[in-house]
Amino acid sequence: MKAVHFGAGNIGRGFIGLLLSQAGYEVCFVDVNETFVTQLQQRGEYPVTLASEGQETVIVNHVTALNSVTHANAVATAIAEADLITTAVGVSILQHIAALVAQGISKRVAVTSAPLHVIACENAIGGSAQLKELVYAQLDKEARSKADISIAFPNAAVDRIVPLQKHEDILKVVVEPFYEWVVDSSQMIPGYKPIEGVHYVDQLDPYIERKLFTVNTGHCSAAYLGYLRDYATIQQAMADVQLTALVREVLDETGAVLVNKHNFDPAQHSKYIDKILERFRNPALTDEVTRVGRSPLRKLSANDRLVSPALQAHNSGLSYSALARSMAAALLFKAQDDLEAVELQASIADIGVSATLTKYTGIAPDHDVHKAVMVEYGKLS
Ligand SMILES: NC(=O)C1=CN([C@@H]2O[C@H](COP(=O)(O)OP(=O)(O)OC[C@H]3O[C@@H](n4cnc5c(N)ncnc54)[C@H](O)[C@@H]3O)[C@@H](O)[C@H]2O)C=CC1
Ligand SMILES: O=P(O)(O)OC[C@H]1O[C@](O)(CO)[C@@H](O)[C@@H]1O
Repeated sequence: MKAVHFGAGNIGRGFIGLLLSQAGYEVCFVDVNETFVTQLQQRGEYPVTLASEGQETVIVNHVTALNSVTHANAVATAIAEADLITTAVGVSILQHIAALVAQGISKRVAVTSAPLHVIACENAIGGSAQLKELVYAQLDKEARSKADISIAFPNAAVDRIVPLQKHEDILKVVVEPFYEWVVDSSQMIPGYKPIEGVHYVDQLDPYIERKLFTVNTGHCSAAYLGYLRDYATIQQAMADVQLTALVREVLDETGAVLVNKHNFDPAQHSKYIDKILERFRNPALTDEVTRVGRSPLRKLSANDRLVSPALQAHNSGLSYSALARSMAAALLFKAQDDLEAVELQASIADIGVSATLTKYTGIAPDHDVHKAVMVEYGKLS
């Protein structure tokens, strides 16, 4: 079985590539990073080490790579011949790979109607659906109707903490032991062969919302609040009892939304939160607050981990003040190497906090959530 995976970065190598290789796939990574591409081509394998007491290392083999710019035709051919396409490039990069995916799909449907699944493994609700829309916009009518029959884009939720990697071996990845890859089986082509290690569910919404509004809401809250307290890493931030209590407050708010909406058992959900907080603390990881807080504009967007649960809480008459505090802290994130943080701060300097908040979250100035964020912003700054 052959898989083409876009993004040979942390999640690509440390999670999706590892799982696919273990499940018996030959994995062809596609990336713009020429060093990754050359190294993967030359070595055909790389090590993944678990951030646990035992520090076990697994060698991921049967892998190769192509450059999405200089090997574009070969990528299209690989897509035409693959059994599976996956991505972990960042949701905002999907628009840049869509043309190449479309080129591969056009080539494929011209010669075969063999089924193909395209799964975006990004931190976003409806990631594969977003990719499908971008790809379909580049297919002609005939390719589109053929793709309708043989190609599916099931949405997915992916969870594994993989920090920035700083090793002598550029391909090595250290990952937390925990992982969860959930795929919407209702969007798959009937008769599909399950990938070992993937959890298939017929309703993804509860899983993706639970993951995004707990792991990601909690993690970015720790990052933004930690940044304001001058902590360099999430582990340092989570050693601050007061800060951890603030993160817990946020997760109690998103927890109330999730329990209310998806009928989760409150006691079980509380245990899920405890486990997530424990994962953030993992002493075998060093995870910089600037990585976890990266791309604040994406994290402040309407469908993402802060605004969506806050608006849902507001609509259900639940508390959202801790979420408002995290949003305010996000507005104060000034990491200089982060292009979105730079844009955010430039906007605040240019049009002010209130207009910036509306511009990036879509929340009108007279909305209760907007007012709550402004109050918290005043307190934090
Ligand atoms: N790192 C983590 O702990 C987790 C990350 N995610 C999600 O996984 C996705 C990837 O995140 P990371 O692996 O951390 O990022 P990363 O930055 O380590 O990897 C992204 C890779 O995509 C490549 N890329 C960029 N533009 C490209 C293009 N046009 N064509 C092909 N490759 C391209 C980059 O060169 C890089 O190797 C994101 O959506 C993130 O939200 C999800 C769960 C956990
Ligand atoms: O690009 P994003 O959304 O910050 O993704 C990374 C996040 O996803 C997670 O891996 C959780 O699965 C966290 O490590 C991190 O907060």
